[in-house]
Amino acid sequence: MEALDYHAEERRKAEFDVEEMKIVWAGSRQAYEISDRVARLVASDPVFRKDNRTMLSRKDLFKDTLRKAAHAWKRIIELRLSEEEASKLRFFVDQPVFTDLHWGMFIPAIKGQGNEEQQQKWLPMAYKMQIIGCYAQTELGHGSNVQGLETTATFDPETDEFVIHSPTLTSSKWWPGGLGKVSTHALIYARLITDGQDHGVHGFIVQLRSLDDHLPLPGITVGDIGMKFGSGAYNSMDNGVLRFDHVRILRDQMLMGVSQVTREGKFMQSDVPRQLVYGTMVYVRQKIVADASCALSRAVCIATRYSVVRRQFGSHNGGPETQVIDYKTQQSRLFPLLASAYAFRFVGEWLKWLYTDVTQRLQASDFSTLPEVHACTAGLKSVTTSATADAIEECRKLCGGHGYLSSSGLPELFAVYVPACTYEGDNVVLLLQVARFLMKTVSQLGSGKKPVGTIAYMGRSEHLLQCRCEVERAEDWLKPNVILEAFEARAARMSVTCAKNLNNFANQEEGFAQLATDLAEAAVAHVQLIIVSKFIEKLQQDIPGKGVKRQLEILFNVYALSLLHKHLGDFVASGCITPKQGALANEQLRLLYSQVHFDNPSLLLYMVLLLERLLQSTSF
Ligand SMILES: CCCCCCCCCCCCCCC/C=C/C(=O)SCCNC(=O)CCNC(=O)[C@H](O)C(C)(C)COP(=O)(O)OP(=O)(O)OC[C@H]1O[C@@H](n2cnc3c(N)ncnc32)[C@H](O)[C@@H]1OP(=O)(O)O
Ligand SMILES: Cc1cc2nc3c(=O)[nH]c(=O)nc-3n(C[C@H](O)[C@H](O)[C@H](O)COP(=O)(O)OP(=O)(O)OC[C@H]3O[C@@H](n4cnc5c(N)ncnc54)[C@H](O)[C@@H]3O)c2cc1C
Repeated sequence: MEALDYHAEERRKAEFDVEEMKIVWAGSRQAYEISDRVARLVASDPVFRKDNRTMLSRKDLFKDTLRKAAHAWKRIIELRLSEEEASKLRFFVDQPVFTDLHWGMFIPAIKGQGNEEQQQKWLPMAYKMQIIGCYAQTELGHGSNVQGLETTATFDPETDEFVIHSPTLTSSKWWPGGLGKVSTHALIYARLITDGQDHGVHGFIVQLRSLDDHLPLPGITVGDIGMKFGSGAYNSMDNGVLRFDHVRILRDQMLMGVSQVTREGKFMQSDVPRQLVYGTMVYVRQKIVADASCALSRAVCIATRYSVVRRQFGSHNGGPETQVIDYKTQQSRLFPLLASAYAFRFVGEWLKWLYTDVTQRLQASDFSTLPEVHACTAGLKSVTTSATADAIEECRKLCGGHGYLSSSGLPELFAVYVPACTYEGDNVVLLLQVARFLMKTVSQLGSGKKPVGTIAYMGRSEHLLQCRCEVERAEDWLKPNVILEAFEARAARMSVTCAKNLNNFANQEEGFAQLATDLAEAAVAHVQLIIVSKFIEKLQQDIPGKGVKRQLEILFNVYALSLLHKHLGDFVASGCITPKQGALANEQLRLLYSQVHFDNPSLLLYMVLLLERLLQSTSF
């Protein structure tokens, strides 16, 4: 049976309301309708075709990208698309391009770190794309260590200007997307120096190129850093290099929302945490989590289609060979990835709420949730992007030789996606930030300060450090509260063990350095608990549609139990569960795989049908 007939057949047999499931995936009926409408728009427009992308030279690819970006902008204007629809259109065009950074970092940084006057001055030009900006923070010598950046911004009280300078080779700005060819302006992160005093890293808007002839302005050396991983992939983006030779800018081009420099050259640190200078990174990290579910679902869609259609071995009396989806190994590799796509979708929805909440609190000078938001965005960005990058490669392997063909879509998807493990914060560095937050929380237990939010379970650590999972039969692992307690106990015990071991060192810094690997693993346990708990919270909501909630419950159990199986060592070593209980979890997982495949083949194929729209628009 051909794939499409099979799909049609499965749709007819669907155990659940496919239309309602589409809305669950999209987040709301409105979001689904926008997504579907814009996907059709992109898929039907020949200018947005992508099937030739891997065969183009870097120069032709870049020209193709600029053409698409200009056409997208034209369509946004013509169709009067809303900001959400425009963002969706850029997403479906799905080609790394300078507008990602203009809209995704340059504008948010001005909104988040500029004062009212600066927003009024710069945003109208940016919204109309009269100026095109990039986010120039990383340097040749420093990326993770922001406080190590070397570019200087020295205040000159004689002229009421900052002098922007690259004092060393390693201070060259290196990597910013959109910098190499397109951007007219950059948001530069540099060391603020007034009257000989270094006040750390702050943001400055600097014009790089003339608005008349697009040539670099005096004192500016700028260019592209060359080919990157893969052929097409990220080579559609002009990541660049930038050096300053004593470039002068007006004082009001320092973003003054977080701190200020007066006309007299006095540095004023307003009463907001200096880390708000990092706010744009936090914003993008939360967007990247939602983006992980999209990239992962595309890969799963391709691998599922292949697994359903491909047959190999098992023919009896000349009959058809076995569909590879029937192999238990194929199921145990593919189904947890399908479940992860939904898990990342739901935690991404929650993270968007958390970020919106902190943004509103900041406007009321309430900084109380900032540490948790940093830990959640850093941790979830790290865990979801690492898992997604690995999953795309796994999907390639699930498709045999065909997975290695460009026309499968997987190599390009992998090459475009994997830098997500590095940009917006190296994933290990971000896990260590989470670990710092966990150790601080553990150190405050008993101080009377009650842990809240995603770390509230630490307040029950006395119980969690000695509880035993109530699992005697495989089906006991189908109870959300049993799974939740196992994940809470694992996370609490790993953090508390790290905190105790830190005390064996002369100081916290030495301990942190020696125990960094354990601390990173404790951070992963904490973040995976957040993902599991948000999936449970999603299932506690009112989910309309025949059978939809039931399917999601199956996917939740597949996600949680496959994680437990993968990290069984943590759970057993920390005493949360016994080896026997671990074996029962694995037994339950096998039963669940059969359910996903045989009892609910439509769930599997539903993902294919739902995401086919995506595939069509990306037309690999
Ligand atoms: C862009 C598209 C948008 C649209 C999205 C669409 C989907 C996504 C598509 C993807 C497209 C993306 C294109 C790629 C663009 C890439 C851009 C970049 O890569 S920009 C550069 C990114 N660089 C980084 O992320 C650097 C990482 N390093 C850091 O963040 C910091 O150096 C550090 C946090 C690691 C350390 O900072 P430091 O100042 O040294 O702080 P300490 O570690 O000493 O901690 C002190 C204290 O501060 C707290 N803290 C740290 N950071 C934050 C924060 N961000 N918010 C709040 N609080 C923070 C920390 O917890 C400590 O608190 P304490 O109580 O003292 O423990
Ligand atoms: C495709 C792409 C697009 C990008 N776009 C932009 C952009 O638009 N604007 C911008 O400013 N930047 C951008 N970047 C740069 C990106 O933010 C940096 O590459 C990233 O922050 C990592 O910094 P680094 O490359 O200097 O590596 P380093 O910070 O030098 O780290 C190198 C490695 O050392 C290890 N390491 C470092 N510190 C620690 C530690 N404390 N503990 C343990 N291990 C550690 C990690 O394994 C890390 O991967 C982009 C990067 C890529 C790949």
